[in-house]
Amino acid sequence: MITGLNHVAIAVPDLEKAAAPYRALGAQVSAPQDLAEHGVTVVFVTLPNTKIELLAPFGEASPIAGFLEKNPAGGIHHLCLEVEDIAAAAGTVTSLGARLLGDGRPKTGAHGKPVIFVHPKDFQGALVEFEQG
Ligand SMILES: CC[C@H](C(=O)O)C(=O)SCCNC(=O)CCNC(=O)[C@H](O)C(C)(C)COP(=O)(O)OP(=O)(O)OC[C@H]1O[C@@H](n2cnc3c(N)ncnc32)[C@H](O)[C@@H]1OP(=O)(O)O
Ligand SMILES: [Co+2]
Repeated sequence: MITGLNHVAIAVPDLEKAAAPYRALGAQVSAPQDLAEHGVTVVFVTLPNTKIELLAPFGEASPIAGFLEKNPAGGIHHLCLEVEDIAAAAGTVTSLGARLLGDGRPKTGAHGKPVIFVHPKDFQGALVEFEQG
């Protein structure tokens, strides 16, 4: 059901500053992408076997604002697991007692694919995102 690690996300106060070392190390760094529906601006650092998603708040009600208040210099925010079937994966974790975030239905993520988040308290303190591969 899990087909891979799509990305590790880092919430940052300054996207350009955050992207600079990855660019200096020769990684491919995307242009910033405003995701109004998700309340973030994202930059993807493409690596040979996964990606790093750099996240900054976008708009007033960003879901990462609280995280950055607690971690003003930034910090690792979530893991994104690629799954074959997002409904099946969501059903599996909810059957284990985990809570889905938002309205519990997949939304379209940064890659134009369905994504959903599981409450970090139900994944040993890690915020986990599923993206349908
Ligand atoms: C989908 C587009 C893009 C993509 O990849 O395609 C993205 O990834 S967008 C990423 C931004 N969107 C989201 O993160 C959506 C899901 N997240 C949320 O709904 C919130 O961030 C939430 C509910 C996880 C936390 O919100 P908030 O911090 O405002 O709430 P609390 O302060 O009440 O936190 C509750 C509890 O959880 C702990 N927490 C918060 N964030 C994290 C985290 N990233 N990792 C681990 N734990 C986290 C927080 O410390 C609280 O714990 P407590 O012990 O009660 O203090
Ligand atoms: Co993500």
